[in-house]
Amino acid sequence: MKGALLINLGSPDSPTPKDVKPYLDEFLMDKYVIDVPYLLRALLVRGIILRKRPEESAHAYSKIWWKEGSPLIVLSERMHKKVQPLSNVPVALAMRYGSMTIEKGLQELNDQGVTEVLLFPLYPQYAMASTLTILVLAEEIRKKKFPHMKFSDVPAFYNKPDYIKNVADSIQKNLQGYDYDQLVFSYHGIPERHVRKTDKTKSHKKFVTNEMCCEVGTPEAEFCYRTHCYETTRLVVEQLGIPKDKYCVTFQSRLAGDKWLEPYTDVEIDNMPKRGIKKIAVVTPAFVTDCLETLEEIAMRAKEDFEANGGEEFLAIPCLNDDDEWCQTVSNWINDWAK
Ligand SMILES: C=CC1=C(C)c2cc3[nH]c(cc4nc(cc5[nH]c(cc1n2)c(C)c5CCC(=O)O)C(CCC(=O)O)=C4C)c(C)c3C=C
Ligand SMILES: [Fe+2]
Ligand SMILES: [Fe+2]
Repeated sequence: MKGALLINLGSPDSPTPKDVKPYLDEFLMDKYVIDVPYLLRALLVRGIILRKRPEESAHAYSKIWWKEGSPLIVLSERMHKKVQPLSNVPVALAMRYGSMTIEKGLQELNDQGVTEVLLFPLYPQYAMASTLTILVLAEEIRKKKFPHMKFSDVPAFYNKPDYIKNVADSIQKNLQGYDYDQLVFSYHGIPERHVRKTDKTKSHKKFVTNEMCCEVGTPEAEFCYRTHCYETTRLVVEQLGIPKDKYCVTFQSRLAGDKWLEPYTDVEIDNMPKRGIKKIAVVTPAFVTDCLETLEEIAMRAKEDFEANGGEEFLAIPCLNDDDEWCQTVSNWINDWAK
C-alpha cells in the first residue's frame, strides 16, 4: 500500500532554555546545516553557539508560543488534518528535528500497512539544510528499521503552478485595501557556500546582488536555492502584475560567521524609510508554515525596527498554513503520485 509523509522542520518541546538547547543541538550539529568537519562543528556549536543562544532563542519562542504549543507544529498539524481526508492514501506528519521524528512518522505509516512512501519535505525551494537533510535521514532510517519500504520524494516545488497560484492568491487577499510602497519577498538565508556545494556542475562563481546566478532549466539551477527563490518571486509577481519598482527579494535569519545570501532582510527593511519607502508588506514564501522566523523575526522584530527607522505601515503576510486551496494542492500532488 502507498502512503505519504509530510515533513517540516520541527520546534523545541517548550519555549524554555532546557528544551531549546537539545533542539538547537540536534539542528546545528546536523552536518547539512553547519557543514564543517565534526570536531570543528562540535567546537563551534557546543563550545560557542549553545552557550548563549538557548536563552535568547527561548525568549524569542516564548513571544510567539501558543496555548496549544509551537505555531509551526500546531499549524502543520492543522494542515495535516485537512490534507488527510482529501487524500486517497494514509498521510502522516513528521519533523526533521525534535520529538515528532521521521522514524515515528514512518512507523505510523508502517502500522497502517504502508510499504511505498512519498516523502514530502514542506520546502518549496531546495537547500541542503532543509530538503537534503530530510531525504538523507529518511534513507538512513529506512535502511535500519524499514528495509522493506520503498521511497519516492516530492522535489522542490518553487515553480509549480499550483503552489505559485496559492502564494499569489494569498498575497492578493492579504493586500486588499493596503496601499504599499514595496512588497518584500523575504526568504530564509543560507550561506553562499551551500549554493556552491549543491551545484553538481560547480559553475557558481561570485554572486551579484539582485541578479540571477542560474538560468531555470539548466543543470546548475536544479539545486540552486538562490535561483529557486528568485524564480518563485518572478512567477508570483508575474501572476499578480506587480511592477519591478514595487517589490524586492531579500534573505533573512542569517547566523554570524560566513557570508550568507544577500541582500539581508533586516538591513534592507531598516534602510527603506530613508529611501522614502514608508509602507511595506512582507511575504515569506520559503516557509509554508508560520514559525519563529516569520512570527518573531519578521512580524515583530522587523516591524519594530522599520517603525523605529521612520516606517509608517508594516504588514506581515501569513504563510499558507492550513489554507484550504493549499491543502487541496498538497493532497492533489499526493493523489497524482498514488494513482
Ligand atoms: C526554509 C527552510 C530553512 C532553511 C534553508 C534553513 C537554514 C538554516 N537555518 C539555520 C539556523 C536556524 N534556523 C532556525 C529556525 C528555523 N529555520 C527554518 C527553516 C529553514 N532553515 C524554520 C522553519 C525555523 C523555525 C522553527 C520554529 O520552531 O518555528 C533556528 C532556531 C531558532 C533560532 O535560534 O534562531 C536556527 C538556529 C541555519 C544555520 C541554516 C542554514 C545553514
Ligand atoms: Fe533556519
Ligand atoms: Fe545559481
